[in-house]
Amino acid sequence: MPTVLGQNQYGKAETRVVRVTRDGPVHHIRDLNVSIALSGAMDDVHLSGSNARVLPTDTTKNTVFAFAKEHGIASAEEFAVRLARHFVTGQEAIGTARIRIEEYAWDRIPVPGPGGHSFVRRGRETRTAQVTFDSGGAAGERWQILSGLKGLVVMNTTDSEFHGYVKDRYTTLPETRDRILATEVNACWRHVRDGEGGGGEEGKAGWDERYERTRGHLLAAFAETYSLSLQQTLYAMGSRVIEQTPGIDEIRLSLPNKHHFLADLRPFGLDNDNEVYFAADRPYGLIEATVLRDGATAAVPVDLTNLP
Ligand SMILES: O=c1[nH]c(=O)c2[nH]c(=O)[nH]c2[nH]1
Repeated sequence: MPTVLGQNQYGKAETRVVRVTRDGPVHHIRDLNVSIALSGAMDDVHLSGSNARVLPTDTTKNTVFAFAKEHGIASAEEFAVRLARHFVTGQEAIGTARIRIEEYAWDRIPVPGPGGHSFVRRGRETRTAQVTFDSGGAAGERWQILSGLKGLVVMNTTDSEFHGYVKDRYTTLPETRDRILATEVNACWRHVRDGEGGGGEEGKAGWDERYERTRGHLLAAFAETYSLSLQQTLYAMGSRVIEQTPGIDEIRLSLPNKHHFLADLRPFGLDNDNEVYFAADRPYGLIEATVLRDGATAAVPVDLTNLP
């Protein structure tokens, strides 16, 4: 025989599972990316095509969701140990299981009152700035100062509904009264008065402080808005920045809807009371709009992806 089979392994890579644990109004989340690699007596499937010893990779994915429901996710290590033991002890053909997990860290967004269902992903955002100075000739100098951020990932584990939308013959989306709302905030705001800022305290604040305040308004509005759509949340975020900041006349927001689908655990005899979600990365809804102070003229570019 001219060839022999060398090392081989198989399994489902990058199962994105989000587990929500509800402690009254205070929610806890674990957000994992789980990759499973199984190996053992798998010569037949490679050499003859017999699947008699192959536990489908789809099953390994289902196991991740079912275990998240049944056992919770106390830690990535504990979850991985449980999965590894399950595959190796449960399947005669499997001698080795390698479970790799990436865990994404989330911090709470502080809100007034006892609530606790709003989170921001740690360490992902980038602050941006773009300054344009035009000598203007006879018309005089013109400045445009834009500030912004991209990659600020946020999540509400409740207080989000989506229903009452148009349904045509291709609509299959079920209406929901309680869903996860997650997005990556990409925003660009324009400072008034040649970049000097508005009057009052806001005008005296340095750029760093203004940035922190604006970021804070975006987070607070996301966390505190009971959402009937991401569009409504977007407008609440933009309005809050404009209303709270005399020095900003315009803000554009580009918000990908980071869909979290409830894992269907019914085939395994498990219910899923908004606890276990599949975090899909694409396709995603993309909700974009500019919010302006009444009377202001729009000047922030529509396509934020071309900003720095
Ligand atoms: O907040 C949302 N807005 C939409 O326009 C939309 N469309 C969709 O399928 N899901 C959602 N969610």
